[in-house]
Amino acid sequence: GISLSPLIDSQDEYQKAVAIICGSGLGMLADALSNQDAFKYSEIPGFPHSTVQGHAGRLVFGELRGKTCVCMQGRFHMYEGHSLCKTTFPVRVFKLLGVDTLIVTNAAGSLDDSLRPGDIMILKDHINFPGLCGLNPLCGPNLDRFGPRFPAMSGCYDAGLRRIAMEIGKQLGVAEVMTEGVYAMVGGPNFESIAEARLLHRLGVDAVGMSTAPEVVVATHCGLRVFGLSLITNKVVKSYDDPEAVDHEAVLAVGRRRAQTLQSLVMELVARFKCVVYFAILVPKRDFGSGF
Ligand SMILES: O=P(O)(O)O[C@H]1O[C@H](CO)[C@@H](O)[C@H]1O
Ligand SMILES: Nc1nc2[nH]cnc2c(=O)[nH]1
Repeated sequence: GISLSPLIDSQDEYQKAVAIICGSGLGMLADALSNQDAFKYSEIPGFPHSTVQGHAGRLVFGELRGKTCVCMQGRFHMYEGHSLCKTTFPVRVFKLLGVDTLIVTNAAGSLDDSLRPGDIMILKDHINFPGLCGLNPLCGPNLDRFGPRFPAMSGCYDAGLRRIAMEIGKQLGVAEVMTEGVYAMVGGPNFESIAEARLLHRLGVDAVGMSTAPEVVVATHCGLRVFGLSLITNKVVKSYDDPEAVDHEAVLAVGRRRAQTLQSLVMELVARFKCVVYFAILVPKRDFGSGF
């Protein structure tokens, strides 16, 4: 398994690692890790539990193309009843473990007609609707050890990684199903009404889901480099004449169909990172934020 070393205050002695958060039905990304050590969330102090189908609820440590990697097989959503501090708690754990790059993935519905189920959208930017209304994981006293009170969010999706991902898409022969776009987070758990879908479309949203933005906000706050991708699992119904209605099982089915492509894309991306040998065992000495 993975070698573990005790956490010390300065992490400079450690090379850096990569963390992956798997979206709905995308837990198979963790299968790509070799030398796995896996922990159920229920075994980890302070971790919430996964309640959503398609989110196994395991933290998997391992290696990906020789790089040290930790993978959340299942994420936490606001609609599960967790505070945003809880949903993003793992991101700060990753920071303390010595992670420097976070890969976030999600299942999302498309507003843009050119994005079809099975397509992969690289996140260029996001609209954090709950955040715009004050539901932000950074609310409360700022923890200066992680980052500044007023972090910038321009450039939160690393331009270099986006470019490399598109190059890899070409190499893998999947460039025609890959594009860049804007993801919007809504609270859920219901899917959009038609009027809501039309509103999102008018606002310039390409794909919509119920996650990711808070994780990216917390990651950016603490200086992690972020790469995000949405697997488009359905079209969001925008017409009153359209008889289609999305359901979660259909969302998961598209994940199974695209498993191989997503694994290859993430593996090739990680293969290009400069990182990593050891993880530190986490010894929390201070609190991680308000709201637990
Ligand atoms: O964002 P992820 O976790 O991929 O899941 C997406 O899929 C679920 C709906 O099918 C919602 O939880 C939505 O956010
Ligand atoms: N809000 C939202 N989340 C999703 N997750 C997967 N598909 C969808 C969708 O159509 N809408």
